[in-house]
Amino acid sequence: MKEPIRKLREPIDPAAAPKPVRLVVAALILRDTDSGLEVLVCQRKPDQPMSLKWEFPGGKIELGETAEGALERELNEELGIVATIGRRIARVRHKYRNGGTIDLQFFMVREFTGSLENRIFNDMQWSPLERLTEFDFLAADLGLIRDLSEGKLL
Ligand SMILES: Nc1nc2c([nH]c(=O)n2[C@@H]2O[C@H](COP(=O)(O)OP(=O)(O)OP(=O)(O)O)[C@@H](O)[C@H]2O)c(=O)[nH]1
Repeated sequence: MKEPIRKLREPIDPAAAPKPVRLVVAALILRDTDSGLEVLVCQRKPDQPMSLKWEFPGGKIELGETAEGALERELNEELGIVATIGRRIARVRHKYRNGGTIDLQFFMVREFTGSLENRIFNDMQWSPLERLTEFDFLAADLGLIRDLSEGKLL
């Protein structure tokens, strides 16, 4: 039997509606040095939300994209490189205080063509893994930062 269509008693408040989970991909771009592995870390601009926090380059997966395809596109837009996306290192779900939830996947990148160019960040640095905890990272990244700095995962 069909459900009758009922009139809503309360008007819908868009601010109260649950926000969809945002699917995000980010890259651990690695390089070997004499003193060990280093990873590229990027700082958000002062005028962005969560300003001046550090993060890994990447962004949201768009409709119809695979995770790897989205990350390849983002790295090209943000850094001007064509990257070979390697294995997935970690996946986390994090609820930010503003109510938004992100599903974040981190992939390893060991190879790319083109030279790294800072197109959108406030700052960019190569960091030894054990010094990652010195950067003020986004909250969703903190578990990964701890593991990487303790030599786990890589
Ligand atoms: N690229 C990247 N995004 C991250 C990381 N950790 C983390 O919480 N995020 C969040 O994932 C989202 C990435 O989206 P985005 O890069 O396309 O967009 P955006 O910062 O301009 O944010 P917005 O479009 O929601 O305003 C942001 O909300 C960002 O705060 C990370 O390590 N790398």
